[in-house]
Amino acid sequence: MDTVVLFPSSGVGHLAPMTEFAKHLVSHGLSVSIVVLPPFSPFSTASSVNNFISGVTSHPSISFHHLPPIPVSHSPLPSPKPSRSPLLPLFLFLRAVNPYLRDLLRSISQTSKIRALLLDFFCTEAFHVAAELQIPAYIFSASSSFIIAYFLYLPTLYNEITEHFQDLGETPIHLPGMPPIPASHLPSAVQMHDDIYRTYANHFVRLTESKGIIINSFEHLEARTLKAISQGLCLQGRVTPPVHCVGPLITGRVAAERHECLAWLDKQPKGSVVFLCFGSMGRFPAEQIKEIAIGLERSKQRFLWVVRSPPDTDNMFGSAGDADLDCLLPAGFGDRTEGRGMVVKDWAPQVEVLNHEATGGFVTHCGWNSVLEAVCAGVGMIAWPLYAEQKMNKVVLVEEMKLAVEMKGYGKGMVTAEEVETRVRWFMESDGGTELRERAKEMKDRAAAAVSDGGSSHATVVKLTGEWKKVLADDDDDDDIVQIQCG
Ligand SMILES: O=c1ccn([C@@H]2O[C@H](COP(=O)(O)OP(=O)(O)O[C@H]3O[C@H](CO)[C@@H](O)[C@H](O)[C@H]3O)[C@@H](O)[C@H]2O)c(=O)[nH]1
Repeated sequence: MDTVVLFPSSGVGHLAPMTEFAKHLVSHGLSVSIVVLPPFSPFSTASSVNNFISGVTSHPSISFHHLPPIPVSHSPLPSPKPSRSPLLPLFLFLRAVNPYLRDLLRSISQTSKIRALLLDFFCTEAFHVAAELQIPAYIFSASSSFIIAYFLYLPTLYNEITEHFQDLGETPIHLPGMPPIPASHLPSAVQMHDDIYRTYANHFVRLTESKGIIINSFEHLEARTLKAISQGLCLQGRVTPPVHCVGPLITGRVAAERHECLAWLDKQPKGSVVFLCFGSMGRFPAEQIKEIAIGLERSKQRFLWVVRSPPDTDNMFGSAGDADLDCLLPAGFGDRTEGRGMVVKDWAPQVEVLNHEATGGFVTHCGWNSVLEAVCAGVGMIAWPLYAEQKMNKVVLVEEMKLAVEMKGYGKGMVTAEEVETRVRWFMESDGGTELRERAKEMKDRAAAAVSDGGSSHATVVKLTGEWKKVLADDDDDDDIVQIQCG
């Protein structure tokens, strides 16, 4: 048996596209082992991961391998004080996981040959393990090409800009192959020109240690950025690994029962409903939930809105508070919007909703999976980024791809009801909104072409899997090329 091992980092947003890629590898004759991080990893809950895995249709050639819980004595978590950077605890956690990953890879190698190890871009600590066991290691980006360009450019940026980023406000930062990004829109992790920044730059420059960077995107969507990466404009003095776009990888989940919101959508006119959903972790404070409700009500548009309880602390990654959602919405909101709006608590089947013909627009936090799902469904977006790289995603969506309009005010702490009303109306009623929705439909066709036979992403998957299977064929001559050295 021969296998490719996939190592996603925390959260369903990273696990889902890798799992989808696994299905492609299997359809090209490879088997796949997917590593699942131990419970209590940062940015993730065991229940959301387990729910996701239980919803994946079982396949004899795809297996999930759960790493054991890290003993408290070895665990870098929980941190006694909040970190200035949310990613540092994740990096420490992933380093602590290395011995268990090594054991797992050795165990898999007892029965299979490991042809390649695909590491999420947060998992660069695992390069040590791959080198030790002589397994070819690749990077897999669950996000865009431009985040890869940005990661590769971080050391240059560090030398070019000596001010603290947080003092630069809206100053445009020029990154290769991208529209100018306001300094305030760079991920919060690099808002300080200090040791944390250096840690990040050192982490991401290790992407160059990979044999290739596999990206959940497609060439037409990010042509300019991909060209900049492959021309070596992001790296100074280092060779850029080959970049392979294999997307869009969209996870179709089959629910046991059809969600009630789909039955509600069945009753709405074609293209009439604005869908609001903020990823697997997005939560708003109570006041913001009220503003959204008032804005939606005043917009007079149809809506389907996924709402979560506000976090129990100031930290939006905190666990859910126990507030009753009905108490958070304005009095009488349900009655006044009955028939025209639906509020869903916690989770809706987003892919099915976006592909429902009643859905006409999508208010999104700009997580990359959500972006690709909207692109594949041909649905235009209203961009309301929250955290991570989402503000950068917003800039590219609005300025470069022109598939979204910006919801204003999120940077100032609150999006007002007036802004929600104005933006939703503009999107659904104005000529500009109609043009945006038409562009989204055109991009849907481009996305479908990329993954169909002969399309750019399809050809890339054929080439990659061919290379991995070529190793197989060569092994007939030299049986130990990438066999793990145990002990
Ligand atoms: O009610 C919901 C909410 C979410 N989803 C699904 O959950 C996934 C969410 O993924 P994504 O849109 O990428 O958001 P996050 O979960 O926030 O993803 C993390 O990972 C992404 C990929 O690296 C980054 O782009 C984001 O910034 C980061 O927050 C998507 O497949 C959605 O369809 C649902 O099906 N229903």
